[in-house]
Amino acid sequence: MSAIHNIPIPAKDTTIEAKKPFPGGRGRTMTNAGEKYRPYGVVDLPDRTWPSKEITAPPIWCSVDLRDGNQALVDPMGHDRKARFFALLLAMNFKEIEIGFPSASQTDFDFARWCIEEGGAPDDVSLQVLVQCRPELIQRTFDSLEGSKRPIVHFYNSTSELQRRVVFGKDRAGIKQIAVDAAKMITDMAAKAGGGYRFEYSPESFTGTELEFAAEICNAVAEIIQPTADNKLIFNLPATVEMSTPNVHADQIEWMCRQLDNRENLIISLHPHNDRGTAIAATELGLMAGADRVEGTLFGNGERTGNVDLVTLALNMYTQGIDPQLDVSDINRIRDVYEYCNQLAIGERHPYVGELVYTAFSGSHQDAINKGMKSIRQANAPTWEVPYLPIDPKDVGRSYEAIIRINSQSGKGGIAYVLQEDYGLNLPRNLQIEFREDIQRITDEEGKELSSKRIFDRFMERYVEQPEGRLRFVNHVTRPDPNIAEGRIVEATLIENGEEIVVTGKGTGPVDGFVDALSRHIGIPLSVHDYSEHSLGQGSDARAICYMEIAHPGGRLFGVAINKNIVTASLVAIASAANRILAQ
Ligand SMILES: CC(=O)SCCNC(=O)CCNC(=O)[C@H](O)C(C)(C)COP(=O)(O)OP(=O)(O)OC[C@H]1O[C@@H](n2cnc3c(N)ncnc32)[C@H](O)[C@@H]1OP(=O)(O)O
Ligand SMILES: CC(C)C(=O)C(=O)O
Ligand SMILES: [Mg+2]
Repeated sequence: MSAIHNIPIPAKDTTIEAKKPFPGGRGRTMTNAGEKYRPYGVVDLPDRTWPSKEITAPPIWCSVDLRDGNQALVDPMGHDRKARFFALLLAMNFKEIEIGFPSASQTDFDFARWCIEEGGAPDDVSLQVLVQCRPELIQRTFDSLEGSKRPIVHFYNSTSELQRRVVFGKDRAGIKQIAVDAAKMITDMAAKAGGGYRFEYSPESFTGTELEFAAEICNAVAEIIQPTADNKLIFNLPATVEMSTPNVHADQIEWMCRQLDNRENLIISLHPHNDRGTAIAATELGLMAGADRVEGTLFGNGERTGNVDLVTLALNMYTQGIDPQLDVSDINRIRDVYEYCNQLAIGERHPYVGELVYTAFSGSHQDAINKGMKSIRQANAPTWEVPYLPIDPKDVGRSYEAIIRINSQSGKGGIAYVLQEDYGLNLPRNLQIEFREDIQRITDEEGKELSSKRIFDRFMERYVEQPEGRLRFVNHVTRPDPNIAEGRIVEATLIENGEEIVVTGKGTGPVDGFVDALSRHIGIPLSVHDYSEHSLGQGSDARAICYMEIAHPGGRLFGVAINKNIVTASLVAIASAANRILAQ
């Protein structure tokens, strides 16, 4: 472990306690790790096949938000919140939904009844309920399911070495007996109720269970239930606590898939928790290793660090070209329902949904995104390829508005993007470089993000409106120069220090002649280095914006003007540049 010491606390934390450095001196390490914790170990599976497999189709999805998610909330959902969440899950196209633990509370029992009687689930949706392997709880669970179409009765008991020893005080045979007895009771009750039930068994705490014992207990349960190809038994192999690296999880799943009897009559389900922060990886590798089904929650709510996040999994598949068969196209609405029902907030960096995940602040990212967006518009091809954006924000109902936000880490490309996207300004490259310095000075001074409105206002003030500018262009006339063939004489009316003046110059046209007139008037030789313009808006309201790069003895700088008339826009832009030169 590396040393953690004297790390300053962020400025926003103002409490005296928080300002103190962390205890411990330089070089302090967590030396007791080897005594206190044991390595998880590996699975002996040298002929593992999953590393060279790919995910090519979505799994069967089962949402456990209303059970596993709900049981982890500070304030569990009441009926209204549960009903709203249920409606969302149906709208997202979940076909299997664990709606609760009906024997645990009257709220859960009543909610199961409501789902069956009024919930509006289509016939192809299986409602799933969880129950411990305890007779009185199983009885109540069946009571709650009366009238349900093809419900899944999910029963579980912990099989881990630790829980056998510490929680149940039973040996392997005793723990196996709990599962077998429950399997018998459940199949009997289902038969008495006229059939039509599906079954799921979880050797809970699978990740703390010896693999051969997990296989033994599952095979014993299957022996009782006698699954068929038409009525498969779901074996859910939960990472109740995530304890190993994802490759070990994948080995465990591949090993189980090989060892379970009559694999063709089984659905192997994953139920990863996220204690090590690798639930997504563990699930993806578990699918490569042969699993058919995934239980998880939206955005990963659940016990401790949560269950695996089904939205992220689905979008990971989508961005690999696989239709996940879950509708996550309005991610903000899904987030809103999630936040309302769970009374939890989603972090700004959460994959696909966080407030900031489609936003770049840093210059080189902004530059690449800006170029990528232009290139994809020009190519007009269906394939998405924009640097730093693994998914098109529009696919999940997000907009391009906040892709680029400006602070002191930003560069010219980002500023240009904001002005282009929000205000339709297409700044030439040299102007981007020049204006970036100005914005950089402001963001450095203020240490904060600048909104696109402030950037635009600053641009207008500096280049277009120039409230402090010495010269203001009013109008101009031109006439032929009697002394030069094709030459023109330009007379321009300006306001200077509140007074109207007329300046005169010669050239081949109005721009040339006006530059000559201004050079004479201010006593500084000016010339046009570069010029570009484009229209702003459309139809009769369309105006031209002109960017004029003017060279002078001290260098080059820009003036900008917006006018309905292109020639006038050019002349005003020259006056704008002259004002900036005079102010230097
Ligand atoms: C990993 C998971 O998420 S598992 C799901 C966990 N979810 C929940 O527990 C939420 C809902 N649960 C509840 O509301 C309650 O626990 C109830 C109503 C189900 C049961 O309540 P109670 O019996 O009062 O309490 P409790 O859960 O503490 O019971 C523990 C007893 O059940 C036993 N037990 C626990 N799990 C199981 C199981 N799956 N199968 C059989 N027995 C079990 C324990 O060994 C313990 O036995 P003991 O009383 O002989 O020591
Ligand atoms: C009930 C079981 C499947 C569970 O939630 C877990 O093991 O995490
Ligand atoms: Mg769980």
